[in-house]
Amino acid sequence: MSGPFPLYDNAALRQAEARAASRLGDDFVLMQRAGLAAWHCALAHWPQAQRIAVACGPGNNGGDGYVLARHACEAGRQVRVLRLPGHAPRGEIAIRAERAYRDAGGRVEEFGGSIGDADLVVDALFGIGLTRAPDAEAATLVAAINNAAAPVLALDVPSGVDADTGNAPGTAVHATRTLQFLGAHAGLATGAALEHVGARELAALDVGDDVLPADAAVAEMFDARDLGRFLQPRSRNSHKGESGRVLCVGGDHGKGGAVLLCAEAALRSGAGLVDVATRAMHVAALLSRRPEAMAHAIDAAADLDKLAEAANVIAIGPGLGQDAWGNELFSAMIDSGKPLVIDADALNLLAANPRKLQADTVLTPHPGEAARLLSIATREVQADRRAAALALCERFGCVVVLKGAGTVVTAPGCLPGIIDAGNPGMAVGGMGDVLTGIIAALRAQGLDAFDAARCGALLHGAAGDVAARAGGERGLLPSDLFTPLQRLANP
Ligand SMILES: NC(=O)C1=CN([C@@H]2O[C@H](COP(=O)(O)OP(=O)(O)OC[C@H]3O[C@@H](n4cnc5c(N)ncnc54)[C@H](O)[C@@H]3O)[C@@H](O)[C@H]2O)[C@H](O)CC1
Ligand SMILES: [K+]
Repeated sequence: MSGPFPLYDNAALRQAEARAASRLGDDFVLMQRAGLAAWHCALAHWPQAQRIAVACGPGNNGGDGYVLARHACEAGRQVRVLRLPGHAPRGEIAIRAERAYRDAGGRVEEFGGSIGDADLVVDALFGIGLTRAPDAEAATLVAAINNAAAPVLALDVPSGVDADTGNAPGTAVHATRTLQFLGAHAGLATGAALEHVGARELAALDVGDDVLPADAAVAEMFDARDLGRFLQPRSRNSHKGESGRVLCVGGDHGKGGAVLLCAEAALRSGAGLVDVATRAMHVAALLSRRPEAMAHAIDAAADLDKLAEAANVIAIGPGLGQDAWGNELFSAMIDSGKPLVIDADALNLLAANPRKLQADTVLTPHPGEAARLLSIATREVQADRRAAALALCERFGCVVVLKGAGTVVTAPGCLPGIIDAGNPGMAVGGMGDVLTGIIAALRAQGLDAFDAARCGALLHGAAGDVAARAGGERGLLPSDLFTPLQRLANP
């Protein structure tokens, strides 16, 4: 998939399905195309699979499964369709699909507790019709699919995952690969779904681009190949004044590491000059030998005035703490009129005194900070990350980067961006400080707040992926991102 890739919700896909079916004159044709595309996908990735088990649900997702099973039968594979009692096809076209499978000599077995021997398992239990956590019986079939020794091809959605939100309210299939139909699901790009979806693929079903218009998208997904959309090569006669000046405010006593990471990341992302306002004294010693970055001992907000005036962008929060010192600096900076990137402790201070912010402010909460900013539980944020990011954008009137698996970036009146980069190795302290520095540096170089946030999150995730490929996810350190970051920031 080359991005930015449009992502859709169930409502848009249902409408597209109806348009396609009326254009084709028969909605069975659409199911046949889906099932055939699924069979071609199985052949492409598992050509040697002889024993194929297809778990079929009662709806049209199951119908897709019967179509695949028929093609597999006709291709001479040993096919078994497994289904739960009471899960005989309910809709007219799924019934036709089952009949065609049986007419081709296919067998349907009632699920007896295990998948049995299979070289490939096809998950055709639930698609976008899932309305709740799979009930007890369905959960046993999902568990059996997950315990099977064979790879799993999920049709449209890994069963048990909500395709709109990415939430897995109960047990859900862990797919090796998921073949989506018509349009890519917004819910499969973020949150818990990333544990279940495996490799994502899309079968467009040849119904014409107008069936699913771009403006029906609810989000768009970016990956590392999209960096060039945001980053232009540096002009030959540029000088440090044009590369922007970033002020990093943070580093209370003993918390200098966070603001140092933020400053280094800003430099590696192209900022021309970085000032660090801190009272962690070792920071001054560390920066004293670097003309491109200067440390300033700050006791009170008044000490910041000149630095804030000289800065193009202010990043505030890394190691700031929530004591009187941090509070005083935060209150001063939030009314500075300068473009702000607000992270970490500064987000917690904001949560204590919520207010609308300048539209070009960028907030960079992780799910826990987002929960505090919305006064909800973290699990509610994670249950629908796109909705949470939109709610934060609405509440604070500015750009929001909701970090986590499948970072979501929202801006007032804009289509949310979802970042297809990053890895679990980045869930360590300090990674957020690096992201803050990257976004601040991109703002300082002239990107607008939304572009700086999307490009910054993309650079951050992509640098983390390069570092993880080199040294592994476990043990990944924020400083490991700096070299790949510099390379990726120069497309
Ligand atoms: N989008 C397209 O172009 C195409 C979509 N197709 C496939 O159709 C499914 C959606 O089918 P639908 O019949 O609406 O629902 P499902 O098959 O996903 O769900 C089946 C059925 O299951 C029941 N159910 C829901 N939740 C639960 C639960 N937790 N436990 C038990 N039972 C549950 C409910 O009655 C549902 O109706 C889409 O994903 C595609 O795979 C077309 O076939 C091809 C083109
Ligand atoms: K499925």
